[in-house]
Amino acid sequence: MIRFDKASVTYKGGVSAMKDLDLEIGDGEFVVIVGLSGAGKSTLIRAINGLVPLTSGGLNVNGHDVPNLSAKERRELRSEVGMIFQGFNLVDRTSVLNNVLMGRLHQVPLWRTLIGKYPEKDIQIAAKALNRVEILDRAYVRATNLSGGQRQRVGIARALAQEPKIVLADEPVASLDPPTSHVVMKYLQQISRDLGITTIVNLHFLDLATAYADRIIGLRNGELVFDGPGSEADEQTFRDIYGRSLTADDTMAKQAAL
Ligand SMILES: Nc1ncnc2c1ncn2[C@@H]1O[C@H](COP(=O)(O)OP(=O)(O)OP(=O)(O)O)[C@@H](O)[C@H]1O
Repeated sequence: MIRFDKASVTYKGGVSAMKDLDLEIGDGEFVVIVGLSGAGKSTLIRAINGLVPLTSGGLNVNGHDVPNLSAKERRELRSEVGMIFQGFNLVDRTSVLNNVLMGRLHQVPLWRTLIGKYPEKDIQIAAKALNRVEILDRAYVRATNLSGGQRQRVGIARALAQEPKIVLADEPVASLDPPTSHVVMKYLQQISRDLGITTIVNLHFLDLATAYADRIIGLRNGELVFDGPGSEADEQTFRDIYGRSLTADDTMAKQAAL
């Protein structure tokens, strides 16, 4: 379903953020990507929905030949890929429900969205998504009045309302405290399992990665240096990925104890 074939990304200025990547991710997998800051995690995620163009090589996502998309295919691809962001990217001054309905924008005629008249079917899809992350009771609250963890649950609901085949989450818990981070990771894992949505998450904390990932991909300087089950990744694995010994900052539990 997602296949990188000798894929490379070199940014203007010469930074090589992806080097000859060969990688296949199957339908419904829950994959966590780890690596030091600058290893190329965001580049990999953003390449999947065509936000970062490859410099060379191939990338196929859900049958879309990503380097050669027409404008129509690009819209199709984007509608199949839900994004979850570190900073949530909610519109604060509007309701939770309206934020989630934004996940339906690619399915609803523009005039309806402009006058706020979403079809009943779309409202039901949004409500179901909010229910799945157990925050339906806040549907009419302004997004600004939610806690960080609740905001990220709304971010997940918005991605779900898109009825995506793939969810990409770039450091989704970086702004959250440890208990809330676990809650958010559990929802992501549960949604992937229940709905068979392929989910790819960039994570900084290694203990979170091993706790939730079915598969861990380790990147170092734009290269794939580890690919294996979460259960097989131990401290030595992470030392190899990072190219240095681990510190308290690399583990959520240890950092929280400081
Ligand atoms: N738009 C850009 N233009 C130039 N260089 C970039 C751009 N985006 C990323 N880079 C560089 O590419 C490399 C990989 O960046 P990327 O953001 O993919 O890494 P990352 O592993 O996600 O890091 P972080 O955890 O800090 O976000 C870095 O050296 C970064 O400085």
